[in-house]
Amino acid sequence: MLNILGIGAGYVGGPTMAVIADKCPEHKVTVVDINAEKIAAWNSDHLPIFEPGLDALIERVRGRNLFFSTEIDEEIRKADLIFVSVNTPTKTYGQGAGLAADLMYWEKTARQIRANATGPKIVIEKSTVPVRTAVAMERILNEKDSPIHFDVLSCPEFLAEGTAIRDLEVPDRVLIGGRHDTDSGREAMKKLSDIFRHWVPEERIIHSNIWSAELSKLASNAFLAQRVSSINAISAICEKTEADINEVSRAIGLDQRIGPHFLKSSVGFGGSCFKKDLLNLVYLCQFYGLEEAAEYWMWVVKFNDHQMNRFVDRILKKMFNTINGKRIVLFGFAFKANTGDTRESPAIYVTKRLLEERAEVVVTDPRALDNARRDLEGMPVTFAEDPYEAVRGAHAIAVMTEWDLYRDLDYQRIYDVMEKPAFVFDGRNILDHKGLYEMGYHVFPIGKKALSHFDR
Ligand SMILES: NC(=O)C1=CN([C@@H]2O[C@H](COP(=O)(O)OP(=O)(O)OC[C@H]3O[C@@H](n4cnc5c(N)ncnc54)[C@H](O)[C@@H]3O)[C@@H](O)[C@H]2O)C=CC1
Ligand SMILES: O=C(O)[C@H]1O[C@H](OP(=O)(O)OP(=O)(O)OC[C@H]2O[C@@H](n3ccc(=O)[nH]c3=O)[C@H](O)[C@@H]2O)[C@H](O)[C@@H](O)[C@@H]1O
Repeated sequence: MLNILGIGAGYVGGPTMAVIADKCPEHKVTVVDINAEKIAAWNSDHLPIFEPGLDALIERVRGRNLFFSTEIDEEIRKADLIFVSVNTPTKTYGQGAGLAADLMYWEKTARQIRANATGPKIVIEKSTVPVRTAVAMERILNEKDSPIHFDVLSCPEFLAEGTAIRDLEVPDRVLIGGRHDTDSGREAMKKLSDIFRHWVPEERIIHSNIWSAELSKLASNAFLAQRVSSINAISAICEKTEADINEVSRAIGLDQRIGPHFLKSSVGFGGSCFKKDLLNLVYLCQFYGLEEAAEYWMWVVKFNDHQMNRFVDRILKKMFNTINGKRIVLFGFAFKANTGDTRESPAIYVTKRLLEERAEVVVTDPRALDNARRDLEGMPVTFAEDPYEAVRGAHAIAVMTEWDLYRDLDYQRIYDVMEKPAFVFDGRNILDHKGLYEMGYHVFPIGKKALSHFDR
């Protein structure tokens, strides 16, 4: 039996360690966090995050071989392997502010591990970190007076929220970066691979040097975000030319070299990581004097900001250049469907801009209202659980999140209680635009021809 410890009980640490516990019943898995409230929630019936399949998984393994605790020092002493999934946000102060990753939590954890360890340990980077962070980890952990040896591995996490459990159970690949040039490095990589071998096919467990593993994670998110910005840049041309973004996505996605995924045009990408990791990559490029590479990746972020702005500009323009006092309902606040997470959600940005124009903003979302209330604290915004309540007297609906729920609403019933002319701005292209138009709505999708009765 191994004692496996997860430090950081967030969106990554919680689900990842739960799946390891589920698949490796002979090992004991403990998850610790400095946030006692979060740990209490993990030990209760109201888990701190929503993720499809997570409740059932926790029910199955909690108390069997998965435990949540705040006893960080004690659990470090007992652990053989330590997965570190603490947050690595964008730095807000000092050198690199607004770009670089803040490794404060990471370093604190490293020092805490060193202070409490009484025997050798394998420390695994799960958090997304700048390439070469492991050097700093190794230096802190193995400083020269320390009699204890630590092996540092990089095992970046590729799960996406909303599909986290499936992504963890059936991963495209598990990437393990380590030191092939030392016996203990090779042994550490084998130990970690043995854990994943419980359920991941051998050919999907791939090995690399530590730096490649660290950089692959940043590169992977940068490529994904770049695809969204690329398709959104094409959506802007579609709106000018009557080309249809869905038809274009389908046509280009059928090319096997391009592939069909991640080609959905939207109001913009959100989530805690894409922007943070892109900015981190930009900072690294600048650090190494690669100005053109830095600029290249910066444009992915800039275009995303532009896409969100384009969305609001269009609302303003189509609603006769004033939305002062007009009731605009946001359908969805989460950064994507099937999660309650609102970090960096385009809805936050859109809300702020609508408020600047003095619109009356109403927010509804099936899972993210608590987070939305926190994000918009102090702002004059109304929150509504029930979308039918939210739309009463509204001038416009703006679809921000692609929840299935919004596809299936009774739009005739909604039309009847809205102010006229009634506008729909579909930031996710999920609604039946033609059907809405026929009911009387003026419909403005992304990257498609507008369906407005004024144009007849
Ligand atoms: N959210 C996601 O979908 C993904 C996130 N990542 C990366 O994983 C890392 C964690 O992300 P999330 O889980 O989303 O963050 P999170 O903010 O949900 O969770 C991080 C947790 O670490 C805890 N923590 C911070 N310092 C600590 C310390 N010294 N000791 C114990 N606990 C400590 C915090 O209290 C928090 O609960 C980040 O580097 C992120 O870039 C990677 C893949 C997916
Ligand atoms: O490092 C991370 O945090 C994770 O970031 C993303 O996962 P996540 O942010 O949870 O969600 P995605 O499905 O990637 O969506 C990100 C954003 O892009 C948007 N998006 C995605 C796909 C698409 O075609 N169009 C589009 O606008 C989504 O709506 C969302 O706002 C990556 O997909 C994960 O592999 C990675 O582990």
